[in-house]
Amino acid sequence: MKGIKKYIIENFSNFTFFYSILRYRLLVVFALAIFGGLLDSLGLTMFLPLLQMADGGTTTDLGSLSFLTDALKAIGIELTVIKALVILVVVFLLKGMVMYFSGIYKVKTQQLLTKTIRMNIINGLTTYSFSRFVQTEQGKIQNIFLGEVLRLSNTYSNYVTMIQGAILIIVYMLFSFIVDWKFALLVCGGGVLSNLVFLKVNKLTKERSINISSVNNAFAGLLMQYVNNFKYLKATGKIYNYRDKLEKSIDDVQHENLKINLLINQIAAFREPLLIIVIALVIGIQVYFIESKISAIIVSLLFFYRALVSIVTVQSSYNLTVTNQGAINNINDFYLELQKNKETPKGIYFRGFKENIFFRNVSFSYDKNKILQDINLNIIKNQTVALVGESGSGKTTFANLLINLLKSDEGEILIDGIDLYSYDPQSFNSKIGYITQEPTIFNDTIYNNITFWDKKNDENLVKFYQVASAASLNSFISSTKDKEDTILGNSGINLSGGQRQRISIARELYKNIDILILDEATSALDSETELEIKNNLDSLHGKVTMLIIAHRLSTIKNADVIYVFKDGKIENFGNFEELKKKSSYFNNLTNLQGI
Ligand SMILES: Nc1ncnc2c1ncn2[C@@H]1O[C@H](COP(=O)(O)OP(=O)(O)OP(=O)(O)O)[C@@H](O)[C@H]1O
Repeated sequence: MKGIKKYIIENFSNFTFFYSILRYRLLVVFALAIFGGLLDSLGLTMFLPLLQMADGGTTTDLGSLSFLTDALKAIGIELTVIKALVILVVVFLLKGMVMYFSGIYKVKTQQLLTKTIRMNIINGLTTYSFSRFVQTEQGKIQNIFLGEVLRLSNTYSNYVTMIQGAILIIVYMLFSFIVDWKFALLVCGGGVLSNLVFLKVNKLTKERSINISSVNNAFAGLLMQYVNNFKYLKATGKIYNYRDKLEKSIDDVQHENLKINLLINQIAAFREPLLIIVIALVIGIQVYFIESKISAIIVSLLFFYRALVSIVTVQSSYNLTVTNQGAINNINDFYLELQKNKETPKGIYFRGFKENIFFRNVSFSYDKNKILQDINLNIIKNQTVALVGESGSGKTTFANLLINLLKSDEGEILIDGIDLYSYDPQSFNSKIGYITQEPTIFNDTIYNNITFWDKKNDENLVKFYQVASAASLNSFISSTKDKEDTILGNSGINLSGGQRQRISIARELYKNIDILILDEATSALDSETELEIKNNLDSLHGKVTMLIIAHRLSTIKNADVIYVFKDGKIENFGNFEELKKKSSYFNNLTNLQGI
């Protein structure tokens, strides 16, 4: 009983999940199955008078189904062999058409489902809070997009097949009850019994399915890191160790798949013998105990055979649905997580600031760990502000607060006197330029990298060359064969650090930003690149508001204000020369860097 209840709840939850996306379309899929089943049963019923007439009898009595002959008589059709044959053919032709349409409709709904889920996740990720994103397993996102959505699509297909099968069983049962109710009872008994045997195996399959999701997540995560860190792995010879890790992960995936397939095969192997036992019993009982008319037995058997095929279909598609159940859970959980941490567009549309961005007594904690404390910092329009300080002193966290990726716990961030959080986040962020330690380069042309796939027309091309010039990219572009159409190889692997930074600067300038944030590379750069970067920044000085998280002091010599961070607080501030006198930390740093 408990098993049956659970079976119903599970199927109902699948139904609500699919229904939430497909709505009435799901009902159309099932309605088509009912229609197909009715036509099929009607066609099969025509065998009864045919068999009776072929048996030498002239009667066209359909027993309990005589309402059919009555209906035919009412429209002036007296049943004869020929007419019964014609009706048989017409009905099965109609059924064929319904099945054809039903199959196409199913595929269409399947595609709609896949697209909607992918788009829901993409939309969910677009509005997902950054602080939650950094805690999410990256492999999970990848696996959900590629693996789990396909598994879910298969689940839908199997689920529909299962429900269609169940509908057909009901229709066949209904007709067989009308033809011979005792026989119908036997079929019911046989179906229920054989199903009970499979409930236990289905439960095991479902558990395995959840394991498959988690090993797939892990594999996708490892694979992503393998690709992202390819250069490092190759350079350090660690690629072989990593290959072993990948191999182990592949083995885990295969091991789980093998286990689930063993279960599926057990079911496939035992289902038929079990059902044949049921058939043999039913035929025996029909012939020896019930002594039904031979024509009724044959038609009953036809229904029974049909019902049996449907039972097999229901069982196997239920099993396959369960096999991929983990995917629905995985997608559902992730989707709920995205919804729970959604940032909704609200507030004043941000058009840019005129005077300043002011951090007043701002504090921020990760969990209970205070990372920034009582920060007072003013960024004046078109000035360059630099942050320096030891690693872990909170500079990047400060930038993340400014970019609105993290929210402050205390204090205020005022933009021309208005609280940052009263602005619509999307409009605010589209005015931010952000260049990370590893400038983002897409595998595409210089033009697309800078314009972010903006249409290539005269107006945009002029703008492109303007920003390219502002980012000192002109000579680089003209040195290439295809100019702005030059493809920047795999993540810009063939560009120098300075060139990559300039491409990123140009991209940010193209989008008409209000403030440019640069998180400088911490790794040692050669002096030529360092000079290049310094020139890049100096050329923007006074034209763009900049916040530079600096590791190389040479690049911020001209900054208007430099803030020294220490343990999440501002220890000192001033321009370069002032700080050399005021801050021993800063002075030591300049000496260490030979400035
Ligand atoms: N997602 C996070 N969860 C918890 N703690 C974090 C998280 N991100 C950063 N921290 C902690 O916050 C502190 C400040 O980090 P932050 O990256 O802001 O320092 P930083 O000055 O930019 O360092 P660096 O110069 O090395 O980039 C560090 O102690 C770091 O461990």
